[in-house]
Amino acid sequence: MTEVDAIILGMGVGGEEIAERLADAGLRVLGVDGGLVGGECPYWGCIPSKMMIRAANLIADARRLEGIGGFVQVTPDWAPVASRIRSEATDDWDDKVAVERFTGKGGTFVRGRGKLAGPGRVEVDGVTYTATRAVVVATGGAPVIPPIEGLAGTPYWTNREAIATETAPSSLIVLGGGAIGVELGQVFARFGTAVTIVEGAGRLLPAEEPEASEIVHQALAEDDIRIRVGARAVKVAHDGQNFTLTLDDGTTETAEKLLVAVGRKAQMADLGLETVGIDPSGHAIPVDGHMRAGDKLWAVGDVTGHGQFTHVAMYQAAVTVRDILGEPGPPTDYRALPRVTFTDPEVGAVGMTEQQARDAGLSVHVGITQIPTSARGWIYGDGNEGIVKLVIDTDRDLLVGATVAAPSGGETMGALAVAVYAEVKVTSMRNMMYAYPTFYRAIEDALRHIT
Ligand SMILES: Cc1cc2nc3c(=O)[nH]c(=O)nc-3n(C[C@H](O)[C@H](O)[C@H](O)COP(=O)(O)OP(=O)(O)OC[C@H]3O[C@@H](n4cnc5c(N)ncnc54)[C@H](O)[C@@H]3O)c2cc1C
Ligand SMILES: NC(=O)c1ccc[n+]([C@@H]2O[C@H](COP(=O)([O-])OP(=O)(O)OC[C@H]3O[C@@H](n4cnc5c(N)ncnc54)[C@H](O)[C@@H]3O)[C@@H](O)[C@H]2O)c1
Repeated sequence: MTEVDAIILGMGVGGEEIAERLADAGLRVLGVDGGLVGGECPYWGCIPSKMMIRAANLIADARRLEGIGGFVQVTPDWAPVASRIRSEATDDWDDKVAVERFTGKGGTFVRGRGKLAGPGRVEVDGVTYTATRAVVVATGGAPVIPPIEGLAGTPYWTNREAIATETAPSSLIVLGGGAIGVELGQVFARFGTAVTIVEGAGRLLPAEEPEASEIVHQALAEDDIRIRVGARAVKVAHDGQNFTLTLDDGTTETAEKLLVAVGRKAQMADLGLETVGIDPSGHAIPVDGHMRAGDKLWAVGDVTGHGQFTHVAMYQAAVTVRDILGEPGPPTDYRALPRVTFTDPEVGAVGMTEQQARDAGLSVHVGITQIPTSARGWIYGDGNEGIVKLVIDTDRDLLVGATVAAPSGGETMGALAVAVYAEVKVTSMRNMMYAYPTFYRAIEDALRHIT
């Protein structure tokens, strides 16, 4: 069948959701993927990395027992982590279940790399498929590999090799102190790997609040991670056993493995975008509030440049499905975009940072409280480092952003995401009750410290 109602190019997080929901609605749907149905998140991203983090955090918690409730001798072992990633998370990188779920709904699946071939048309391996109603581009992104002298051709890791490794290396340099760098750096350190993180910006997690960066920096240093911020690699060498990175100050770092984690970007050049009037030299596919990218054309997920997160792709998928089916619904709204970096402590954030709010010309006031001074933080003991930071637009009496760096910080942030999204007045937040002694009760204290 080369004519269908809808073609979904890229069956990752966003594409798979759209394909299944349109098939459920009775449309003839063709799904195309050159890799695994499900995409980066279940096979090399969110899910396996969070399994690694769960294991690493249990090791850290076991060590925290001393002085609180006993003593545990911990022997980290990577084998069960690697085994769980194979058996539970990825089915040994086999997408049979996902493909069958889609075809079981009546969808048609073609494995291959596709590209647009004009409005309503997608070409895969020389065959052109036509969609009468919709083409959706959901092709995600790929790791950025910086043009550092000597790097190309060395056996460096991206997230894929780091997730698939069957052993924790003896030593690891992580290039990039963003989400992947700090999460996986902490994991491997807790399994005994000597980790060095090299971050080009002046602090780890440079997109988040500086207070959060400092807490994560401190926590990683306590895990014995060497942290080089404001440092750029100018040369990479591999001697068959070890990598040596030369930094711009002339110093060197050496390790068995090198993980490149300096960001991901859409592969715009490979998608045939010029055939539908979209500039392939851009960073992302421009979309409107209903995810439309052109005539009968939609785009979702990482390829749209609205935040590289699974929940963004899923949210956009819901908007797209509604629009294709002609159902009413609000356009996309990114005011309350949440993100969580799953270090220990976690960094949960929503909406604007203080700097973003100031740059937007808002009348900004900020409230900060320290988690260790809260009742729950004090009870928690070792590992309780953290803050709640609130960014208020005083003209409107509204919370426009918040960060919770704390144990389970992502969960506590959830309450603040509701406040940002629903525009709960700060005065109302001050007057409500906060259960004692919870982590989220620290929000009340942060509200008291708004200056
Ligand atoms: C290590 C890591 C950890 C992460 N952790 C989290 C997390 O905890 N929380 C979170 O929210 N996000 C996390 N992310 C980000 C998340 O994985 C992505 O935002 C999400 O997968 C994006 O979904 P997508 O549908 O846009 O693209 P993808 O999931 O990347 O899927 C794109 C699909 O398109 C296919 N494709 C690409 N080009 C073509 C083509 N030309 N033809 C056919 N098929 C094609 C690919 O094979 C792939 O299956 C993490 C990412 C990484 C790398
Ligand atoms: N918990 C989560 O939600 C989660 C976890 C992992 C990844 N992700 C997603 O995956 C995407 C990719 O993750 P990532 O960590 O690769 O990207 P990132 O954008 O989060 O971080 C990249 C870091 O590398 C630094 N950098 C850039 N070029 C450099 C260079 N040449 N030398 C040294 N440092 C350099 C940047 O300053 C930045 O801090 C992210 O955008 C994120 O949204 C999300």
